[in-house]
Amino acid sequence: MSTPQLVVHRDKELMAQAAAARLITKVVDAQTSRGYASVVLTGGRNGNGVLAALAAAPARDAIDWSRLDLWWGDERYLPEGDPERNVTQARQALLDAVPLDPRRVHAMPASDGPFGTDVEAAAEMYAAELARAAGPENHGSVPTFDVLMLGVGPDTHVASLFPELPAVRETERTVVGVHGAPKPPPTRITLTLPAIRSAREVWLLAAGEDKAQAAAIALSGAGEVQAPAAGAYGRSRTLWLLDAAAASQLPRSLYPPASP
Ligand SMILES: O=C(O)[C@H](O)[C@@H](O)[C@H](O)[C@H](O)COP(=O)(O)O
Repeated sequence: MSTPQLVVHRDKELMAQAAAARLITKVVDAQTSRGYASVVLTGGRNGNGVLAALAAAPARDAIDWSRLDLWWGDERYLPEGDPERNVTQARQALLDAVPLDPRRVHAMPASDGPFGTDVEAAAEMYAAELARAAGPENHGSVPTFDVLMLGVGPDTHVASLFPELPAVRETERTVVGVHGAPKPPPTRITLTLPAIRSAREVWLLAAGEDKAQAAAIALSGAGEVQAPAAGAYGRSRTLWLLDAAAASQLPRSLYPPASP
């Protein structure tokens, strides 16, 4: 378990730009040392803000897009192409603008696909896809993601792991279906905490006043069932990327501001 590191930027725009720059460097380093990189995307405004900043970044194409594996931390269980799907929003923000290898873009199943309303079967398919991509070092469950990004909800949820719901309590499976999510739509697919924790680095994105209480709760030693963001950590690094508004309820001793 890696102790959370915090970086606080002046505002959400700068946080997104700085996170995008950080992601470029991380991906280029992984591709240089291992030949490819593996990144897990998140939905939400902060997550899509990072993707949009990456699309606009001058150094964007230092990344070899053909050797980048993209996965999702969660997905809203809606029909293919629905504007509310995380993959739809990621395509609009970045993916349609860069030459990815479509075989390496691993979107989660849609509700009008082969599984229909059986979101558990859809989740099992994604778990099997992850297992096929896993290396021996992962005990055959999920690949070693270089970076797994997570937006943080005002209730401290990450991915579609909501406080007190069954999915956050899952300790064996890597992907599960979610019913009755408090953030619409109610039916979702999500990685579980064991899957999230297999990542080398977990980056939690929290910008905006509405995230200040969630950041303070998650970073104050709260339990992962009550505050799922508190259970999201990487094997070698856990990084909270905040703006000043989201950090406003944190003790200043927790972080030196990165941006004046
Ligand atoms: O499917 C989703 O909605 C996201 O994966 C979710 O986990 C999101 O990241 C948080 O709710 C934060 O969303 P905002 O950045 O929009 O506040």
